[in-house]
Amino acid sequence: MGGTFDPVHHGHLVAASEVAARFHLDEVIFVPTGEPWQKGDKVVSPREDRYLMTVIATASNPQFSVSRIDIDRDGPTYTIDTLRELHALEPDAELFFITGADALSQIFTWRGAEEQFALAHFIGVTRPGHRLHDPGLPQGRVSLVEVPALAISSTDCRERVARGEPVWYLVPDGVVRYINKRRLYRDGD
Ligand SMILES: Nc1ncnc2c1ncn2[C@@H]1O[C@H](COP(=O)(O)OP(=O)(O)OP(=O)(O)O)[C@@H](O)[C@H]1O
Ligand SMILES: O=C(O)c1ccc[n+]([C@@H]2O[C@H](COP(=O)([O-])O)[C@@H](O)[C@H]2O)c1
Repeated sequence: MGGTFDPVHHGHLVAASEVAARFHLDEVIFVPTGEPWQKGDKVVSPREDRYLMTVIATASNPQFSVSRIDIDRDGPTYTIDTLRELHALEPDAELFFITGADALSQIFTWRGAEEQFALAHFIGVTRPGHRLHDPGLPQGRVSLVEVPALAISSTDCRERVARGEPVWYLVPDGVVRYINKRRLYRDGD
């Protein structure tokens, strides 16, 4: 599951857990982006902070792990590179890429869109406020899955912290403590 994870929240975690159970996945690898080029001019927190928050959030689940492959690659983050690297690391593994409904609907704007469908099966999950649909992936390369609806976004979490409002229970406790310790999001976006 790729994401900017700025910060990682319970919407991400519930979606990953639900997909893992439904598809009998051996492992869910969270892959924080290095340079999320489609976030445009938005200021994104340092990659090490996003990586560490993702580690904290997933540490208690033996099925979850976090990969540095995207944060350790220079330049804009393209999923085609992520999938190529994961495939090279585990050539026999069957790869699935989990995305929310919003991300899936944009997939044809990603670099090398067609080629990535050969490397992974895409799983689109429901997300409140977004319509989940197959934007036209090749036959058999996408599944649409309903997951418990959590109307949480990283943008909202950042804005709440900037306004001095709580993010307890929107993100894991350890992530709240990390945000406070590092004073992330205090100046807004
Ligand atoms: N509440 C949610 N329910 C289901 N999927 C989600 C949810 N939030 C994010 N996702 C999906 O998780 C992936 C990573 O999302 P990302 O890290 O960009 O979080 P975000 O909340 O969308 O962030 P931002 O508000 O900064 O755009 C994307 O595929 C996104 O669609
Ligand atoms: O490959 C691309 O061009 C591309 C463009 C936009 C997003 N993605 C990936 O989609 C995932 C979710 O992205 P985001 O921006 O919603 O956090 C993350 O793994 C990104 O690297 C990938």
